[in-house]
Amino acid sequence: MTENVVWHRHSVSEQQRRALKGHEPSVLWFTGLSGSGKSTLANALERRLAQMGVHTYLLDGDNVRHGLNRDLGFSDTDRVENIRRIGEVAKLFADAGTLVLTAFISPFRADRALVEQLLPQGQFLEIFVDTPLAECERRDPKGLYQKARTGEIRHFTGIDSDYEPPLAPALRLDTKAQSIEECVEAMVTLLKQRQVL
Ligand SMILES: Nc1ncnc2c1ncn2[C@@H]1O[C@H](COP(=O)(O)OS(=O)(=O)O)[C@@H](OP(=O)(O)O)[C@H]1O
Ligand SMILES: Nc1ncnc2c1ncn2[C@@H]1O[C@H](COP(=O)(O)OP(=O)(O)O)[C@@H](O)[C@H]1O
Repeated sequence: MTENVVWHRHSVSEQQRRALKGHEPSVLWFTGLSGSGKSTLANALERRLAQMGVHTYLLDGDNVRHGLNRDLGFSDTDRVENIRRIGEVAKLFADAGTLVLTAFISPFRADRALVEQLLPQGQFLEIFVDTPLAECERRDPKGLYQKARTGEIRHFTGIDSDYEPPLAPALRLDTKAQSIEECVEAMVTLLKQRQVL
């Protein structure tokens, strides 16, 4: 389908955009169960980075599943396509020089690996929000686990749809043991270690 689509050389290079920003582009890929804390932590980190003058953009269900991916549901096939498109969008934002944060369950290892391969080496930082199912269900911030248990929602991650935890994330956060502030500190430290900041 793309054989007659020719790449156009851009007049401003990726390096020039990067220099204007004053920090490295990167994709912080949050993954974890519903209610694990992905949105809370991505938002808290984005607030901190804004104070530091870092150019960020947060991709989450609100701006993606209501827009670009409004045609997709929660079958395995739709989740694969959801993550593929988000990976492509994250790549464009990173190419623009932005530090991208993504907050999606992204339940399948293979899909997360595909996003990593899409990006330049070292730009993909997988953040595993490792909150046990029982704790997510106790929090149940949107009442969805209750609906999943009664069968009102089907194919719910952790109940009747799989979640494959990362094997070697850049960072693992234990939200039962670490406060939101401690998690933010750990992420800022990671970004400094990886020379993103
Ligand atoms: N069946 C089912 N399974 C899981 N989640 C469901 C489902 N139906 C609706 N929701 C709500 O949609 C949010 C998950 O969307 P994602 O795009 O992150 O999912 S995925 O990455 O494609 O698996 C998820 O948001 P978070 O709770 O913020 O994770 C839910 O609020
Ligand atoms: N250390 C923590 N980190 C993140 N969230 C926490 C933490 N402790 C408690 N929570 C609570 O857990 C819930 C996580 O919900 P949310 O961020 O929407 O998760 P997700 O985006 O993964 O579905 C919020 O109500 C948040 O206040």
